[in-house]
Amino acid sequence: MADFDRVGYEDGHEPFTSERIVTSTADDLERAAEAALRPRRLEEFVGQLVVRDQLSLVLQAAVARGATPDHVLLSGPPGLGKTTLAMIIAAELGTSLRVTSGPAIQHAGDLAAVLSSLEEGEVLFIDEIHRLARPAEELLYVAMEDFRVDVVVGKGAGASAIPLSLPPFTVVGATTRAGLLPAPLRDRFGFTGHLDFYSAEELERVIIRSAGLLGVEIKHAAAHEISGRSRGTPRIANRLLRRVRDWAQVRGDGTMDLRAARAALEVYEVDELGLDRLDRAVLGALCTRFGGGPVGLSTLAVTVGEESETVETVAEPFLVREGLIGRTPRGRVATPAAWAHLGLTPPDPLTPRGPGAGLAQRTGSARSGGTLFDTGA
Ligand SMILES: Nc1ncnc2c1ncn2[C@@H]1O[C@H](COP(=O)(O)OP(=O)(O)OP(=O)(O)O)[C@@H](O)[C@H]1O
Repeated sequence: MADFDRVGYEDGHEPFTSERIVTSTADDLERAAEAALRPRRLEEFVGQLVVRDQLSLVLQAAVARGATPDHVLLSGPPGLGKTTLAMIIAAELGTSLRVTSGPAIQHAGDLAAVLSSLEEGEVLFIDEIHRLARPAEELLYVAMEDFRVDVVVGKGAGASAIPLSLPPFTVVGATTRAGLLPAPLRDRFGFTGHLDFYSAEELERVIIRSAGLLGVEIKHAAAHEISGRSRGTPRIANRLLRRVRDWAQVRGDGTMDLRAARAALEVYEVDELGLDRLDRAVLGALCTRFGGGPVGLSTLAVTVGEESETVETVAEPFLVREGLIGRTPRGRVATPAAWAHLGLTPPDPLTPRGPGAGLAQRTGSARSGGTLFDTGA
């Protein structure tokens, strides 16, 4: 199920918002659908070979010693498998997993309650650990290091802290923003694994595995096609797979072949690079309205009828990662790859530039699906 990023729009134009089928975050409904596709053991977990190998050593050694392993910090963008790995860690240790998240813990007392209910050897998964409130963070340092929480009894001057010892347990923290973690908290993790985007070949394996779990057959060419448009992210790969399955069932003959994959992704306006309508609008505006830039973020956002924040957080990171746009002190610029992707020729550098100056020649578009520049502005 895709997210809807409903954002404002102006001048009565069609809202741009559309469904962001290529978003790397998931809502609760999608998380439920994902549950069936999660690898359960380390050997089923595709890719991330370095982290997998290191983690396997940490876990095997702990099991052999009959001790709890070091606390584990997993960092990386959404949808790459942090939650999945936390579940796998508990499974490999033969123990149960308790799940909470930074935003869910408002007060240190909330965390103290969770910690004091842990049983020996359990794994406590704290998602978005960088969003823990400071008092909770401080309580966590002590708990991770000394397996102790200080329960505060009473209020004001008469308050006193009663130390409560905890059975050994393992914290698995997940963060998309490792840089935001204060050093004392980071230092409490004996093992840190950084998850990177997946290669198309790895995503192909994820897709073939997921299709098997969904009980549908997929042709190799279709898996290949979907993997190339999945932005290096298993969550997106699984989501696109489900949409292709829908298309094959409703408009095709049930076979997930290349034709079904291409047709379904055309319907959802996901092009060969995995760009959707918003991404292409941003690129299109940058090239056709502003001659490739530099242009300020807010101007760019107004041109495509979106909030600056949406453009900056939703579209831009992937466009930058793909080398399609650059951020400069003077604003955003289109790279040669952006012009090529839109099938446009960059303007002659000697021609004066300004809004509308990049009315470049179309050279035969490389994209598929959706409109090139659809603001109606
Ligand atoms: N290495 C992998 N092999 C197979 N499937 C994977 C892998 N990594 C992730 N997935 C699938 O991708 C989906 C998203 O993974 P997961 O929820 O673990 O990501 P996450 O990094 O925790 O994301 P978030 O930060 O948004 O919670 C799951 O359905 C999972 O099955």
